[in-house]
Amino acid sequence: MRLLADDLSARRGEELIFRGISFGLSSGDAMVLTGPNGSGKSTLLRVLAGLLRAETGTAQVIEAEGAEPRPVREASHYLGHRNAMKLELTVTENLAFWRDYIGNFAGGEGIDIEHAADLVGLTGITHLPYGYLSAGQQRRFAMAKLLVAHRPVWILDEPTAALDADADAIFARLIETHRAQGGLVIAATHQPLGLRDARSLVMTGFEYDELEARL
Ligand SMILES: Nc1ncnc2c1ncn2[C@@H]1O[C@H](COP(=O)(O)OP(=O)(O)OP(=O)(O)O)[C@@H](O)[C@H]1O
Repeated sequence: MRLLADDLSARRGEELIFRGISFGLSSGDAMVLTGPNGSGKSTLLRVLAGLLRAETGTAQVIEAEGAEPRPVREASHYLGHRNAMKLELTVTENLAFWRDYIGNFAGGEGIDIEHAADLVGLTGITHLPYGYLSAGQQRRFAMAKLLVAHRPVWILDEPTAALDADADAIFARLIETHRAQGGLVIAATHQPLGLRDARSLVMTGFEYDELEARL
């Protein structure tokens, strides 16, 4: 699989946040977005995931040589700052909702909810309401969402916020397994994620720089 981003720019309100972003990734690749607060990392991830409209440009995946390009959003999981789980539903109910709502992309299947819970180190508590869990446990189950439906592209915004060292290591392992199975990962982070051979995209927040220069 190839992922091609071509000449992306995006606006938030009146402000153009970035422009001219192009890159290509292949199966197994990881790319880490870094840059100061407000430089547009979350905005770019949301554009890739189809949650915000790009001002210009396209972001597409091509499954195999000669295949029709498809929007990245159809092939991706998005894990944002927030966990997007209902506090009053149980863990199982939340994960079942996301599994059914997101669905599998061609070429793979998600794993069983209990198995996903094991892999994030939280066996035996999926019957509890999500709201009963600690912040770290909630984040771990948000990671499990990536496993219950098969999507080859993982788009991750500050994925390890609220995680302890153990969970950091689990998450790094899940990402490496996903890559080894041909998946792609694009992550914004302020902390090292411990990813092997990750590419780097440094967001500069050019509008901000230009404004500063005029002051
Ligand atoms: N909903 C919104 N409406 C208008 N402007 C927004 C909105 N969300 C973000 N912005 C602006 O877009 C710019 C980029 O924000 P973004 O969240 O993409 O940055 P970031 O690099 O992810 O920052 P951080 O490191 O703090 O998470 C900022 O100037 C921010 O004020």
